[in-house]
Amino acid sequence: MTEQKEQTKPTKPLTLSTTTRAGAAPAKSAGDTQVRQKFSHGRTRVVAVEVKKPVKRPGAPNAPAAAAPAAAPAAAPAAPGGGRTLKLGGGGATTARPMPSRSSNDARSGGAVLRTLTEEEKESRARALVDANRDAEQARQRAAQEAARRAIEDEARRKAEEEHKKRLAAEEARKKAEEEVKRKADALVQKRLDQAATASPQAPIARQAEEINPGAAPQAAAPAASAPAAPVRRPPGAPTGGQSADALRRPPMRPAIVNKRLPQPPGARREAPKRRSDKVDVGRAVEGENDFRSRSAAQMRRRLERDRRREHASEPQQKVYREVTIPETITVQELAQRMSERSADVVKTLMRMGVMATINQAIDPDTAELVVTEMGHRPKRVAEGDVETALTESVDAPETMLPRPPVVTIMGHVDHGKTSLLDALRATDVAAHEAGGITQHIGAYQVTLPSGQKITFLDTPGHEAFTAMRARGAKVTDIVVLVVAADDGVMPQTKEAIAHSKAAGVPIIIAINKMDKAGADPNRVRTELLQDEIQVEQLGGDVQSIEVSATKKMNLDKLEEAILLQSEVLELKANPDRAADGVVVEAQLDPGRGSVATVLVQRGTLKVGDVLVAGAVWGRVRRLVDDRGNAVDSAGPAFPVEILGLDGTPQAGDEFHVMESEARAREVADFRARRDRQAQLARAAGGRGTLEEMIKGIREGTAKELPVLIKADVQGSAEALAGALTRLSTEKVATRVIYSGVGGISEADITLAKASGALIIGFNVRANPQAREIAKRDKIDIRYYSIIYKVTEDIQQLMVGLLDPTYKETFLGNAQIREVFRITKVGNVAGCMVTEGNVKRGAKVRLLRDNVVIHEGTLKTLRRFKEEVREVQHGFECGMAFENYDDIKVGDVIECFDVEAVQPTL
Ligand SMILES: Nc1nc2c(ncn2[C@@H]2O[C@H](COP(=O)(O)OP(=O)(O)OP(=O)(O)O)[C@@H](O)[C@H]2O)c(=O)[nH]1
Repeated sequence: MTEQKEQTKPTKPLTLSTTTRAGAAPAKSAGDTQVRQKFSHGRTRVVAVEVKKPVKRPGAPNAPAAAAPAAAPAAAPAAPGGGRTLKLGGGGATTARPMPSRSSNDARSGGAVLRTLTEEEKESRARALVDANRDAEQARQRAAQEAARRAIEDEARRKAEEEHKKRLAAEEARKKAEEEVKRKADALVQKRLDQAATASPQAPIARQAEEINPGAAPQAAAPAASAPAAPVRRPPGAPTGGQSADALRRPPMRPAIVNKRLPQPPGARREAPKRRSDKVDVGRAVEGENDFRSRSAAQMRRRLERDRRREHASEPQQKVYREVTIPETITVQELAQRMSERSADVVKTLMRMGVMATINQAIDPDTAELVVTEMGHRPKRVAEGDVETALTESVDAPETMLPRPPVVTIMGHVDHGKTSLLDALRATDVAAHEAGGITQHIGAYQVTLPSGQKITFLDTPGHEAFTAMRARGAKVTDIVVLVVAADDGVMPQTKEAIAHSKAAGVPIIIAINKMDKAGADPNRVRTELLQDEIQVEQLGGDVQSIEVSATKKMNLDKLEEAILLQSEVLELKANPDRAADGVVVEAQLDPGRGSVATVLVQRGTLKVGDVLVAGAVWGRVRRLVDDRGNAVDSAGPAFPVEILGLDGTPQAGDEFHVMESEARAREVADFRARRDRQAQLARAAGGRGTLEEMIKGIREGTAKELPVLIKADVQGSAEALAGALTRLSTEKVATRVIYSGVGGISEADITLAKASGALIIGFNVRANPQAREIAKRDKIDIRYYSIIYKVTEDIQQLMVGLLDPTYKETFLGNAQIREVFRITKVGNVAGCMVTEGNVKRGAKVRLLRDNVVIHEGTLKTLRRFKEEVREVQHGFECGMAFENYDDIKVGDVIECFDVEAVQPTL
């Protein structure tokens, strides 16, 4: 445009030709020149101008433009594109423009004259100029458009990048927020599940809901504040103002849940209340949905159980290997339960091991151990006796111990006045009712002294047969009062009582009785006691001795004082405030009252209603009766009482324990019953004495046994009989008591006697009709007695009858073999010379070779000169042959002897 203006200036005729082509290089040819082109805004450009020769037109051969190219001072710039060169006239076709000064000068100096352009040329040049201008303008516009387009694109790209960065940041923030919420929600859910698992069914659900919800609302607000780009769950139809394009593009994560706390837009469609889901999820925790208050505990439990089952169902079953306790006997079913295996699998395992057993069948512990190992578990063998362990382990604290009465046992030789003394002490005459004049029942009594102090007495009889019971009595006894008759002195059973007392570590008080008698000599008694290392106070020792008379009730108070003094030294104490335990002193089957046990409480207090186990029986205490026959509610330490309510008759000497439950008592009683039964079976199978004794008896073939089964009216009698019969045993023949018990003779007793080949002794009891019938059928001998020494007499005779007659050997003579004859159908016959005594036909013979017995038998034949003879005397020859024996040699000696039977003695 500027150029157009310049061109139109009348004072400045155009002499240059221009080109709009950018990048045109200046011409280097000799004829080229450079001109500066001016543009708007002061921009300039240097262009090269090439001078061309004038164009010759047809019909104008002398055209000056073509004839004087060098004279033309102005040259049009080279046109790289078209290469067209223009020469412009000063005034165009209509206006005669003066030539530029330089051109004028050149023209003047050179003499070249520019010719005037023709109209055609002018027109052509003008057209070319217009074209050039138009092209330049178009190029410039295109460049401007291109630049604008690029700028727009750059701007768009920059904006896109910014948006992308923003989106990434927003996404990151949203993720962080969600993770945080999820973590908190999971923690809360876990906490709630744990509480639900441990809480009682009545656990307040509202509390559980509180634990879930308070954290949920702030958690929901936090991501919204920190991450604006995070998707906000809104109800359908709610305004979405503020939602970014990213948020819109993002796929929905989960169905939106209506938040009751969020403001509902007017007209927003309320969703129909959904069926309440009990699933605790992150969404609910985030949204703070609080519907736990209405959820029941049962529902929670069901859900937990369901989840647990699902877990277990999805997981592969992991086998749990257990430590399996194996008692001495166990049924297949019980073993399966302890291993948590199916009973059928255990039976199969047993079958593979070659053991055929049903699930109710008991198997021995070795087999059970193999099964347990086979099934991959760890066996643990325990003795059944472990069930008893806890019974004896408890120890009372010292502060709980209170003083208790002493327990005194009266011991002494038979008829030295034990019962009379006790009678005198408690003013009760028991001796008059005793069968056979012998005390056969162990009684326990408590005496209250005028001072209020109490002494408990155990009355043990003095007969030798009762030694075993007396020994047991010493175990529960604090003090032994040894009764020695002043007129009789120390006797064998006195010595035995001393030995038992010492063995039990029980202090002794000597009661020198029958001081009223004429021949009473207490000093002799004291002196005799020294032989048994009993040194009384009068002789400088520490054993108290009191001179008393039971019948005259003399010095009984002194005896009681001595007992109390001794008990003070012993500091006898027990804890009365605990479950009772103690010892059964006596037990019997009372026809009217059932099993009655006299017990001595040692610790604690026994009460009516207590469950106790005594030996192999158990029961609930129905009634307690004291020694005077009065019913009492409880019995403290050292108090003897009769117990009613046991399911059987325990053994005298059994310990009793009050148990926490019937089940526990039954368990212990069952174990003991099994143990006793096994022990009895073992005894019935021949277990008696030491192993050495048994082997010796078998080897010698001399041991004889008389199996006996004893049934008595009371335990004391049964024990006494068993002891008495056992004492009858000698080296030659022994009595073996396979069972001793209380009660009538039953079918079970007959069965046991038959299995053992035993004799049944009924002491003050009879067999029931059925038992009598079976005994008759099976030829079992039942003998009834009411006096112990009658039993011992009879048994002694039976034992003698059992003995084989002994045989006495008598030497007859020797014969030496001089020759051996081989006789067909007879065998070897020895030609002998009787060298000593004589030989008899039918006598026993031994064959001695080098003084060694190589055969013992009988003679088959005894001949002299082919004649059978009865006897051959010393110095004569004879022929002898052995029964079933031929190995005889010359030089052997035949010893001949007689054997005679001898009447046996015990
Ligand atoms: N003179 C006299 N006789 C007595 C005295 N004490 C006991 N007797 C008599 O001695 C005899 C035996 O008395 P028991 O009390 O039965 O003697 P025990 O030691 O209990 O006898 P067993 O029960 O058989 O062991 C009876 O006849 C009593 O009368 C006493 O102090 N003086």
